[in-house]
Amino acid sequence: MTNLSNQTVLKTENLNVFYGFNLAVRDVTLDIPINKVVAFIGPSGCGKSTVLRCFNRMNDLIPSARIDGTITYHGKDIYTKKVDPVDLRSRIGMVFQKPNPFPKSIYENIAFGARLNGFTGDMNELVEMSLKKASVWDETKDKLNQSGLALSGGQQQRLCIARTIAVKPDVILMDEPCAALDPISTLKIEELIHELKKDYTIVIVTHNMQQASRVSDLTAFYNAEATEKGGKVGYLVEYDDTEKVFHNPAQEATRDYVSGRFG
Ligand SMILES: Nc1ncnc2c1ncn2[C@@H]1O[C@H](COP(=O)(O)OP(=O)(O)OP(=O)(O)O)[C@@H](O)[C@H]1O
Repeated sequence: MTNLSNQTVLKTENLNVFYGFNLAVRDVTLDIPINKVVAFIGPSGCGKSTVLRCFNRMNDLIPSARIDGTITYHGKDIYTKKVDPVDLRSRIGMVFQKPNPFPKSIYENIAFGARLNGFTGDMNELVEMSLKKASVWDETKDKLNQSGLALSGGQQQRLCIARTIAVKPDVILMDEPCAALDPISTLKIEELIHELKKDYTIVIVTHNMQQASRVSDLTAFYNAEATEKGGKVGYLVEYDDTEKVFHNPAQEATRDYVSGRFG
């Protein structure tokens, strides 16, 4: 895999994630290289979101969730006691399926988190820069005092991306960011992802195969298999350059999935 010679931002080694006594996803080992877009694809329930949420310890908010194995961020273990998850989440931001702006003005959607993070610079400048980087400045610059909730779904999602950018992360995790959007808004987010990878490393979970092939440099295909207890456990089948995963995959299961034969 050519890209993996680049600097690694996030790395999982033998990652297992449990919810209570159930192993949800097993033995995931992968590297996320800097300034690349990595897509997680696979059928429902194979653990894509679960692995994604481990990268910024969002799973800590689920009381039954537990991991073993290791995850490092720039070479440092993120699951030690020394790491403050709130601080980690400002470095590794997250955008969710459903746009979730704060019920505040567009301006405050950006300023609020920045202030909480101790930002003391020029707030107007930060708001403008963040909205510009998220390609939503032109649509919002004349109504910064209006509610973020009054924007369209696609604009709200770009506002959420702006809010994430404002606290200066270097990784953006996206969990099906276009699932609730129409095709035109989806395209805008995809164009934005292309822009953003100049400055950020992006990991995106998507059910949309075309989207994965359009936006990502690398693709990780996960699948799930039945356990003896009657449950399901997810695992990583194949991780490689997107071009290879879609056109010349190493595994039969990957070929079947990307060609739409199952899932
Ligand atoms: N909060 C939770 N509590 C208990 N089990 C959970 C929780 N979240 C996910 N799981 C289980 O973990 C497994 C993986 O789920 P996850 O949502 O990560 O899969 P996914 O591949 O992202 O699925 P989808 O594509 O449907 O979003 C599933 O069996 C799911 O039921």
